[in-house]
Formats: sequence, C-alpha cells, structure tokens
Amino acid sequence: MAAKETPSPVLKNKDLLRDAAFINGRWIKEASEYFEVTDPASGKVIAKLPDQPISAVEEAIDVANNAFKTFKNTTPRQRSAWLRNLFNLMNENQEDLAKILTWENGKALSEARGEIKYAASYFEWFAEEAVRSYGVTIQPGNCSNRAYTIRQPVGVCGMICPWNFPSAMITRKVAPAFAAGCTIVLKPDSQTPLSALALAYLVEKAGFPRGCFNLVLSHTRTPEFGLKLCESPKVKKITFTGSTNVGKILMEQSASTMKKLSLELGGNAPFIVFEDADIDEAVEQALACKFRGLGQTCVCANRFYVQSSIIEEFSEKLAGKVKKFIIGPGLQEETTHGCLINQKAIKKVDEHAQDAIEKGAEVVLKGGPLPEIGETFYSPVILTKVPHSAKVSKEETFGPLCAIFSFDTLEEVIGYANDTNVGLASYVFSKNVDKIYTVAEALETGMVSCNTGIFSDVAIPFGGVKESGFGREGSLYGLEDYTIIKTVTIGNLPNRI
Ligand SMILES: NC(=O)c1ccc[n+]([C@@H]2O[C@H](COP(=O)([O-])OP(=O)(O)OC[C@H]3O[C@@H](n4cnc5c(N)ncnc54)[C@H](O)[C@@H]3O)[C@@H](O)[C@H]2O)c1
Ligand SMILES: O=CCCC(=O)O
Repeated sequence: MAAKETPSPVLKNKDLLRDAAFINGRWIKEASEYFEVTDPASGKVIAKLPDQPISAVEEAIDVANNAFKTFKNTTPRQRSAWLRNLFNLMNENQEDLAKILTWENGKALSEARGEIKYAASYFEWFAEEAVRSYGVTIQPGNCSNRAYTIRQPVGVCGMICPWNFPSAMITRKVAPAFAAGCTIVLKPDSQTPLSALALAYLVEKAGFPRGCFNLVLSHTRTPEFGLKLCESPKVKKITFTGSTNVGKILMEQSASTMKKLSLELGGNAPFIVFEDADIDEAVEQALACKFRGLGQTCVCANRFYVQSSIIEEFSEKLAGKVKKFIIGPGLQEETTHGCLINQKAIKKVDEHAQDAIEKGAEVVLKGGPLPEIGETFYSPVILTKVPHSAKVSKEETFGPLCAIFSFDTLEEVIGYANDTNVGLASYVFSKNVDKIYTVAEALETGMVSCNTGIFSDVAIPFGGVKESGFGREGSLYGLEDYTIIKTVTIGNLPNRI
C-alpha cells in the first residue's frame, strides 16, 4: 500500500482525449468559463473543459430535434450497421478507453477494462435488437374495423449520467436510443466527462449522421441543464442514472411536459448467506460484489445478512481475503482496488462505520483513510453483529464498508431485507433450491442474484422497484423504453366474404 507517483496514461490514439463539447458534429471549446477535471488518485488537474451556458443545451435540443426528423426514417439495418461500427471501434480502442476511464474515475485498470467491454456489449446487443421491433394485430369489437400497433422512436432523449461507470451507464442508454431511431442530448457527470467525450468521438467515426448525438458540458450549471432538458417540449424522454433524490427532482420537473422517463436510482442491496451455503464461495462472491468500484456500484451489497451459526466464519474469511487487496492508483498495473471518487465519499463511509461502532457493532477489520497514498484512498472496514438501528441498515454507503448483520430464520431475514424504501438488487446464497425460490420471490427488488455476486450482463433486464426507480435497460425490453406504441385502426371495411 505504499504511495507511488501516479503515472499519466500513455494513449495510442490521442484523438480520444477531447477538451470540447460536441453539438451538431462540431467540437465547441470556446466558452467564457471552464471547469477542471481532476485525477481522483493524485488530485492533479487532467483537463479543462468549457462550463457551457444554458444556451448550449437549448442549441443541442434544437439540433437533436431537427436531426430526429430524418434519423427516425433511417432503416433499422442502417442503424444496426452504425451500432456495429461503434462496437468495433470501442473494441479497437479498448485499452485507451480503459486508461482514460481509470484516470478520471480512479477505479483499477483491470476493472476499467472490464467496464469498457461491458459498455461496448450494449452496442453489439442493440445492433442486433435494432432490426427486431414488432407490433401486434388486433380484431376490435367492431367487425368492420381492423387494428394493429407499430413501435416508433420516442424522439429526442435527454440523458443524465453518473460518474461511477463513466462509460457503461452512457452506452446502455445511447445504444437502445440509436437502435430505436431517437436522437440524443447527453450531459455526463462533470467529474468524469472524458470517457463520454471519447465516446462522442467514436460516434462520429462510426458514421452516425450529424446532430444525432450531442454532448453538453457544465459543472456549475448542472441543475439548470437538468431543468432545461426536463421542461423542453422538444425533449420527449429523460433517462437518468443516479441517486433517488435527484431522480425525484427530475421526475417532478418532467411533469409539466408529461415526459417518458427511465430512472435507474439508488440501491441498498441485501446479501443473504444461509448456513447451508458454500461459505467459501459466498465469501468469494461477496468480495466481487461488494468491492466493484470499491463499493461505488449501485448493485454492490450494502447489508450482509449472515445466519448466526456461520457469522464468525464468514466474517473472518472475508477479512482474510480483503487484507490481500493492493490498494493504489488505478493506473498502476498491480493495483487491485483504486480510490474513491472524492473526499465526500470517504466521509460517508467513515460516518457509517463510526455510527455502527457507536451503536455496538464489533470491528473485524479496522480499515480507514490511507493519506499516505492519497486523500481519496480508503482501506475497507468490516464490522459484524451490526445493530439494525445503524445508519447503514437504511442508507446506501456507496463505499468500502462491509456491515454484517446476524439473523436466525428465513422469515426474519426477508423482513430485514425488505425493510427499505429502495429495491434495486439483492443476493441469496444457499444450496437449498426450495429456499432459493422462496426467498427470490419474496425479495422486493428488481433483480435477485442467487449464488453469484456478479450478475450484470447486457442480456438481462436491469432496473429497480420502489424508490430505485423504473424502466429496464439492456435485454429484450431495453428497446421498448425508447419507443412509443402507436395503434392504427382501419375502419369501414366491407363485410367479410
Ligand atoms: N440504478 C442504477 O443503475 C444506478 C447506477 C449507478 C449509480 N446509481 C446511483 O447513483 C448514486 C451515486 O451517484 P451520485 O451520488 O453522483 O448521484 P447523483 O444523483 O448526485 O448524480 C448523478 C448525476 O446527476 C447529476 N445531477 C445532480 N443533481 C442534478 C440536478 N438537479 N439536475 C440534473 N442533474 C443532476 C450529477 O451531476 C450526476 O451527473 C447512488 O445512489 C447509486 O446507487 C444507480
Ligand atoms: O452502478 C450501477 C450499474 C452497474 C452495473 O450495471 O452492474
């Protein structure tokens, strides 16, 4: 865990590093204000980007609205080919894209490589889905009428994306939108805009028509940008990944124009381990699940519920594995786990850990800040026998705190797991198939992962219930969110012969 000088990434394709917004196929660098992007591992400034005025969003919306008039009539085959080009381009530039991602986000390079592959898979999937949009035929009550439905692109989509997956959270919105024939105004997080800009460059290279994809930049005016996208009658859909609080704001702001919404919001995932589970496997999976992005993943386990008879064994084995982590700057090849996004994130982990300890939790692994490496580095904390009154039982920590709670019965643990206002992902470990079915069906989450800690895949519907939002990304349903169903009735047909 020794401090080392963070290297700057050496890129093969330097064109991927952009320092301008992208509207109507033009890179826009000029602005009266600029914001800095920093490497969270070193605190060094790595880019200065235009902090655009609100007029830039208005312009991007107008451009996307004009582009929609022709883009919606391109053939699904053509859109599929452009998406396939984009998939190939991401793969060709995989290593550079991973380096850019690590540089601005801080996650280990090995993880960033995985994210780029995952992000690209959305373009491959939706290249295949673009040509598979179906309607139904209906016989209405009136015998001289016939009806059928078609799916049409919803229109201009406003996309607001977070920093924790700077590439994949964008591609899983952009890919289905393009597949359906929608045009785009994207606002990436101002902490991690470089991955988004690299994607904009590749969208251009892939051959998409000018104006279909527009990317606006701001650090100081994020809420105003959001408001403009929500209130514009030209924008027909808002798709957002981020916190439940911001999701609620966007939903309220979208009410005046009755927008279609997809909201992928916060989670508080329970990770349940029964005494009949393979404990070593459960520990391995717990590590993979909890420490993706060092705990900054919306589907990371937030609450471990471990049956009381195995809680000591599980906690000790987990701690033994965590001690082997190599925490350091993400760009160093040997690093297994990088840093957190900022100091606010560290404060929250510390606050949740201290609160649980004060309320009676036992410390298995002390962890804590690692200032000798840098201000955003934090060694994981493992606490056991955490009381249910602790903050971590109700709030998402979004960082490297493993809070282990004890339970005795199946009914009891389902009660604990569902005692939250959010419902994104949950995990169950048991070798008893009856138990797996029962618990999976009783858990109030959009996704239940059984005997594995990693389930994310473009092929599965991704999304939550309760205050984790609505809409499903990826899968056979992903395209639907970017289309509207139109019903066509043909009347006054002659009598059947
Ligand atoms: N469900 C999912 O798929 C998913 C995926 C990733 C992250 N998340 C959630 O995101 C949260 C972590 O990210 P965060 O804390 O940065 O979330 P956040 O909601 O604060 O920020 C998300 C994005 O929204 C922007 N934003 C903030 N206020 C805004 C406003 N008023 N109008 C428009 N945009 C605004 C931010 O700049 C950022 O780009 C966690 O709760 C996590 O669970 C959910
Ligand atoms: O953080 C949210 C999304 C991560 C994933 O797709 O698994």
